[in-house]
Amino acid sequence: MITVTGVRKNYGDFKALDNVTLDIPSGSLTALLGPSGSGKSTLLRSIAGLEHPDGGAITIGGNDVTGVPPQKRGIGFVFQHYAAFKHMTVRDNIAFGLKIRRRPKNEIADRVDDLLRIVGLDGFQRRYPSQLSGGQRQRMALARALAVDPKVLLLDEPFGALDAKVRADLREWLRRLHDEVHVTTVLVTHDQEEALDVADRIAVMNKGRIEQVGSPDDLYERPANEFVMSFLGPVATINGTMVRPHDLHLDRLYHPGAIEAVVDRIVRLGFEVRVELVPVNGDPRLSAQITRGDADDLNLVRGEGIYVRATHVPGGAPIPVTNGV
Ligand SMILES: Nc1ncnc2c1ncn2[C@@H]1O[C@H](COP(=O)(O)OP(=O)(O)OP(=O)(O)O)[C@@H](O)[C@H]1O
Repeated sequence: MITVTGVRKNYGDFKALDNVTLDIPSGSLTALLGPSGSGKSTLLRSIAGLEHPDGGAITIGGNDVTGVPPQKRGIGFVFQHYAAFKHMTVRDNIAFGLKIRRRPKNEIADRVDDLLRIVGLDGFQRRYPSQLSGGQRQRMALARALAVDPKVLLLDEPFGALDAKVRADLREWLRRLHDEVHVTTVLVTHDQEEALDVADRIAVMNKGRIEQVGSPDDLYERPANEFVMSFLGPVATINGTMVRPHDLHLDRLYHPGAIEAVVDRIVRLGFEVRVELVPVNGDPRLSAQITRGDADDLNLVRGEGIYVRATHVPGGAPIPVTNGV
């Protein structure tokens, strides 16, 4: 368990961390999610001991580490741009931390073999970092961080520099890796999809503060405020209430709670269809996300009027669909 209690960090007048309190359960994969500049990296670096908070306390596994240097905190750290030793093979890069700890040779060999398998780099051990893809290099970085059996793994946008497809593959891989090694992991990301996909707990940060902590479902379904609601996914506002675009229902018949809107645009995105609507009462335009089947049944035509209502309001009572598609 990591506890962060009342941690503050100022840069001049600027509050990078404004009285942050957060518990990170043992064995969890917790994401620190927030926009650029919200303080995620500062918090992660404070846990690592690379940053010195102006106030507050941090414990790791029950020990107060506030004054403890990074190398004595039992952490592994992986950055977005990982600095591998270029002149060393993959094997030697992974073995590095064990060698400087003077572990016996056979123990190092066994551990490195194990890690090569865990991170899926079997067969790459004699390559040099320059002969790896970006994704393979980050997996090597993770293996190196894991080699010394850290109590905590801290990842600062580890897949940030990679393209979308590789990122998605590595997220899935990280999830499986975590299921196998169970090391308490804290992942910094500004990508809500990444956080929802990979983490079992998410702390949403904004302006140096924690807005909400919870499971992906908690945050998505029961956001504590507008910031969390809009940061976690697309939002449409209907009758003054924020809802998810897939919770909007289109109907040719009026039902209580519905508003009338004009179909302005129909965008087919594979299985989904996005319908952009202009409410006739002058409310801001909104986007509904419906299935292709529903769109076909409705036979929507641009410029026609349709009724829109929310079937589910986050944190509130769902409005049942009783009729129509
Ligand atoms: N050494 C520093 N000196 C001055 N200001 C800093 C320093 N380090 C960070 N900051 C400021 O503190 C704020 C928080 O930075 P931090 O890197 O923690 O944000 P972040 O949420 O990780 O953002 P990003 O996703 O862009 O990395 C930013 O506004 C940043 O400019």
